[in-house]
Amino acid sequence: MTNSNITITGYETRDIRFPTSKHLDGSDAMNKDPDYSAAYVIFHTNAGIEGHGLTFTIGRGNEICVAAIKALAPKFVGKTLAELTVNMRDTWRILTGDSQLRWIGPEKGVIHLSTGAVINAIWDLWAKAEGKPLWKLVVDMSPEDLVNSIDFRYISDAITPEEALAILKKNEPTKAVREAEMREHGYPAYTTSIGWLGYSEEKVRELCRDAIAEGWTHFKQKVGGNLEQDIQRARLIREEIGADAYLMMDANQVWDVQQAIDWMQPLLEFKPYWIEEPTSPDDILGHATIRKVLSPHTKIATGEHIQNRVIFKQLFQAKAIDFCQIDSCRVGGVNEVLSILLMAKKFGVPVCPHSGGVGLCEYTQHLAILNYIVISASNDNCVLEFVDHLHEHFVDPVRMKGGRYVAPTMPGYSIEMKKESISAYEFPLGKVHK
Ligand SMILES: C[C@H](O)[C@@H](O)[C@@H](O)[C@H](O)C(=O)O
Ligand SMILES: [Mg+2]
Repeated sequence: MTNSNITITGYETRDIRFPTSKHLDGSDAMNKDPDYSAAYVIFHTNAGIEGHGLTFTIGRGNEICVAAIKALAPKFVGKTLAELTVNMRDTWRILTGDSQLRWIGPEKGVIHLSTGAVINAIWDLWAKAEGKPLWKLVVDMSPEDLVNSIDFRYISDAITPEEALAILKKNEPTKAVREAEMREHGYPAYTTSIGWLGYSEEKVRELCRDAIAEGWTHFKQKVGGNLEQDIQRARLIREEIGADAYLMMDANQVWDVQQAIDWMQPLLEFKPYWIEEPTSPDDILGHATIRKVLSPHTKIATGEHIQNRVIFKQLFQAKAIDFCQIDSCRVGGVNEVLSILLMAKKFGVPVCPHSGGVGLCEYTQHLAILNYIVISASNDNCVLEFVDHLHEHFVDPVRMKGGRYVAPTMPGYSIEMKKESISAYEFPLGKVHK
């Protein structure tokens, strides 16, 4: 069947919640009891294939994202896949350009998280129809088509379509080498699973030992709850992982600007590779100040709560961050991610996507791999986050080998959940919630 014969006949949404707060999995100084959740959408077609997408939340409020998906998804019903993919920027704008819905953003918050779910479901459908994993679909796009999937409004002062095209064209001749490398060796990763704030010291120690045995070399610790505890944890983790392994720290936005600078002083002894989300994600100049003071002792990373390409643009322009942590759902899906990857390339900022949650690893493995093959063309200092939760609920879960992601091969965006998992964890009536 050709894409012009594949028509979207309808959609359904699901509110899926996992009770991860029970064991404080995913806990940090700001988010003390997350229940990893997915506002989920499925597009049905006349061709038997489905497009799946989700946006990640941490529990309460997931129903608000589902409501926003219901406001957006009907816009694609009745359209053919060919119509939707001939120009992905126009398709993206069908969602972000609805003037009434735009008012409750624009391009931020719930409506934008939900835009991510809906547009990602179309990318999933497209990749399935082409019989390719999403990363390969993008890798095989012509530079022109890739640029045509991006909305340059608000960022053309930082990168023009012509500059984006030049980046892609320059990388074209060497693409195949990097693709072969990804297929053979996979993408390097770091683990956050050892360091959730709510875990006991014994548990952290045990998890570090397991991770070392599995071949991990990069570890992330949560900080920002209690300074004494942070110091003790850092000492413990360093004892286990040694002086040469990488240790990242993540404060999840709990500090004011000066407080971030002060709090980090005694932690610098433990050689944190980066401090993540030291303050409000909206505070571009605050990040720049923190970076100025803490450099070169540690680096600044942020992105999981950066709401769109405009804020990323300003973080780059203000030299406020050393690592760009794009999130696959927070910004408006693959299209907007591509624009941020291109800006990061232009500004020379390495991209280490935010991952974990539920489904984020499944999504971001594609983004990290395609970034390396077609955009960054360099893996200097880039590691993709890994969190070892909930992968068993996916039809095509991530596969890890020696601290690296194995490149996915199944067609689609790897985000389709098993039907049994959807019904068991659906809120509030799934059997897990009874
Ligand atoms: C509530 C979540 O688990 C966060 O702690 C998580 O996204 C974290 O910031 C991360 O970097 O993985
Ligand atoms: Mg984080």
